[in-house]
Amino acid sequence: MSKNKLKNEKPESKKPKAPTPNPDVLKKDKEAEVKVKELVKDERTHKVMGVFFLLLSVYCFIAFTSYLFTWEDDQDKVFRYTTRELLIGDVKVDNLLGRLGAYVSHNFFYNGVGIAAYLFCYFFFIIGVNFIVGRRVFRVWRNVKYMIFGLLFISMAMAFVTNGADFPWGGALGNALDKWTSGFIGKTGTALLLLVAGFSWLIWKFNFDFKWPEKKVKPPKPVPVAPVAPVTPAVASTAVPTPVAATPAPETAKGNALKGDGGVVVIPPHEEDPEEEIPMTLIEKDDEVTVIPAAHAAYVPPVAPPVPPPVAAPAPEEEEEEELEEEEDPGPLLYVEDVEEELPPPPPPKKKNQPEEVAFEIKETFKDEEDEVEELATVRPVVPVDPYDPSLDLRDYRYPGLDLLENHNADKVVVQDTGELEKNKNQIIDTLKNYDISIQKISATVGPTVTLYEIVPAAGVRISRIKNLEDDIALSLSALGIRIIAPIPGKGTIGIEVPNVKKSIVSLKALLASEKFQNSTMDLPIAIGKKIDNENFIADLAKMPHLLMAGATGQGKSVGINTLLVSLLYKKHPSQLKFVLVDPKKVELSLYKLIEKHFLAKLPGEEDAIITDTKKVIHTLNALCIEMDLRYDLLKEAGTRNIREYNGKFTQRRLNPQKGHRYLPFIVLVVDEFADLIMTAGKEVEMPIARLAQLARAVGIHLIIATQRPSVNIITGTIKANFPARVAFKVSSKIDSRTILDIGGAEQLIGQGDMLVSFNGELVRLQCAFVDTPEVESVAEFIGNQKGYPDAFLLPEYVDDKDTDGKELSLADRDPLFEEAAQVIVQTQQGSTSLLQRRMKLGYNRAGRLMDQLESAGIVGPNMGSKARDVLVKTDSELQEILNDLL
Ligand SMILES: Nc1ncnc2c1ncn2[C@@H]1O[C@H](COP(=O)(O)OP(=O)(O)OP(=O)(O)O)[C@@H](O)[C@H]1O
Repeated sequence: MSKNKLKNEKPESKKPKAPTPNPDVLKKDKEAEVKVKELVKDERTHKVMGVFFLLLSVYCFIAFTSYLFTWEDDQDKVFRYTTRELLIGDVKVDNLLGRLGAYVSHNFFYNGVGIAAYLFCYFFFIIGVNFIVGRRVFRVWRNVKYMIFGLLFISMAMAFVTNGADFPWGGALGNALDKWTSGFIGKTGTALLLLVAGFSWLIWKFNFDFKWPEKKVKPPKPVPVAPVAPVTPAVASTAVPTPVAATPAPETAKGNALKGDGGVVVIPPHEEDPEEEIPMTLIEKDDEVTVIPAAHAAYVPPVAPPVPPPVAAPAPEEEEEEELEEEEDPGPLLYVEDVEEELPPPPPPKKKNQPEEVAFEIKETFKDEEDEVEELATVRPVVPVDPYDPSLDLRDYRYPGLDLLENHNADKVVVQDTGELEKNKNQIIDTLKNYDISIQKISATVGPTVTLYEIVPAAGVRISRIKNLEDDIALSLSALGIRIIAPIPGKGTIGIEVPNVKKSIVSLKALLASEKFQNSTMDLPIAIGKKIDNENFIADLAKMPHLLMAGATGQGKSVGINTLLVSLLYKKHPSQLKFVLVDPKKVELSLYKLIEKHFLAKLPGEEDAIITDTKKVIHTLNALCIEMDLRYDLLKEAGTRNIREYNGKFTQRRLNPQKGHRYLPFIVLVVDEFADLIMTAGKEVEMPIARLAQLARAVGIHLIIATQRPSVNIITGTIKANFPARVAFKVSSKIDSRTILDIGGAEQLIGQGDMLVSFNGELVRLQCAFVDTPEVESVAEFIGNQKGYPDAFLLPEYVDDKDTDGKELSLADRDPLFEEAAQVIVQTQQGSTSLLQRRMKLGYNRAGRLMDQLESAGIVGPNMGSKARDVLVKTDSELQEILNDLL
């Protein structure tokens, strides 16, 4: 009863109600804004702009070209008359495009950049094309850079070359530049400067190969085999130059024999240049030169038979490829099949300005001892395909900034009263003295909420005696929440934690701003709080791999969950992470609704992504189990052991999406009130949770389960065994603390985010980072206002057997895929559920249900355990009859 009251009161206390706005006023403003925005975004507006720029380009081109022939006559007129007269007056000009043509050309040529004015035609043209096509066919900024260079260079060069000519070849800009440069570095200097600039541009653009005639290579003398005898893999890959130089003639001969196929190995002439530090070897392949360390020179690249270039990656035409870039469209998903022993893929078409693109994989092989000069390794080129970037779907996504979070005065250092520290210290010493316990040393570390007094007892004092004095020390310090750690693991001291009179808030903002968090490379970094020594506690949820949270009501659990969720939102892109939020209290996680299309996952057909209904929770948990099973299948097929390896392979395009492979985002399931669920659904919730907790870590599904009541019937042995990382806020009894942490202590915490974390076999006291509801709201709003996916991430469908059990198999109850499934089974004559799963891309439950329906329709026989069912219908026509009867 009181719980319900609390639940209902909470949202109101957290969110002050805003005054009701006048709907008319708001609507008008919004509408106007929307219309302008829509107009700007409208495809047709872009096309109109495109046509305008293209015509502008053509207009300028005609005007400029006409100007080349008419400038002498027109210039006079343009000079003589004012702009106004040119516009309104009746002046006759020769330019094909009339007075405006003459005027514009004169200004571009004479007052501007001379013949380089044609660059503007080109520029207007590319802008026009970009607008009309509706995407960035040409890169505007790159062209702007080229244009600026071109305008300066061409105008100056023309002015320099045509010095004194009547026609304004270089325009006013060229003349000014030429004049200044010639005065500054002289005529010859200017000529050299122009040559340098011109050549630099050409080299930059075309990256010519300047080849020096190569030295003739002396065929190496055959050397006795002895020195290379026992070669180990390590030796093979780090071979020093000497054995390489000793590579006998057959090797080189073999290398040369490869020339026709595009590969030559040149052995560096070590005898000639003994000083050379790192001998390098050139491998030439179809005009490409790659330098590899001479240690590998002994390895002859195997010659791959010519393979046509992959269809998915057509060879780009060099020049066009530079200009025509399909930036908006991430492009078809290229992939390279993971073929371990198959022929190496062909070398990629290489851009001239990327000389080092061919990567080499070195594979070591071993031959007969007598044949030491044989290949020690094979070097095969690997296709460098652009890695797949899952974030491209939301490429403009901006991560929330720290400005959305509050400091909560956390930057103000709360100075602890030294008098208080001294007083506590003396109290501790005196209390211990009363029990004849003397100490050698005492020191204090002031944390955000508690101060740790560390004592080193005198020799011979039994630790258990101090431990037993917990209550007495608490009494003498007249403070609640004293905790004695005897001994502090790894320190050899005894710790007494005493709450501070003045507590400081640890703001989440400070934690997220910390270098540790900013630079973290963890998969799922969560900023939890600060330790007593003020060190930030940032952990990887992926390694935990699940988190169990308990704490009596009002002690900071909800804040804790928000802290975890917000930290993940600050580090992850929507393509990398999805949350499944279960909130039986209905109000705690509702704020996250705003990020549904970015970060939330839900069941197909569900309206709300945040699950509040127990029945839907069961469905969702089972759907997660199906997702887990599907992910395991994918991992198995890909030959990978965990999500990291799998996604790695997928982004390298080594997995074929057409075979069902996809980029797997991490999924974090958050259950805000686990006790509620267990009370209402018991085993139905416990089983899938336990299954997920046991198995899901490798496939990137992680659980955060929170509960107010950490009693044994809620946190059962099965659950506990699979949640090695546990967090306890203040709980009401020692028993509760034991249930959650396997040790007492959580009952002595002081609340308000004071917590104990049991992780990696250590128990750490932390002050949980604080993030307030309005902050969470602004982060969620910031994300929610950005472009998201069309819908939340869809979990696999789960159909509850109980919903269909015992019912007659009427048409309405039959699965819509019934007919299709029947056809698959009859055509393949295999009564196998997994076949249906694979062929029809179904979850296990749905395929099983279909199979049961096929059984009741008499198409397959009964379940035979692990064996496939008998198929009772042999032909399509027989099946058709049955289907007709069922109608
Ligand atoms: N880390 C923290 N730092 C400072 N104050 C905190 C912290 N965590 C919680 N508090 C304070 O405690 C109050 C209650 O916290 P919270 O709402 O998280 O409790 P709860 O355990 O979720 O309660 P319930 O189970 O009833 O939802 C907060 O409103 C806040 O004032």
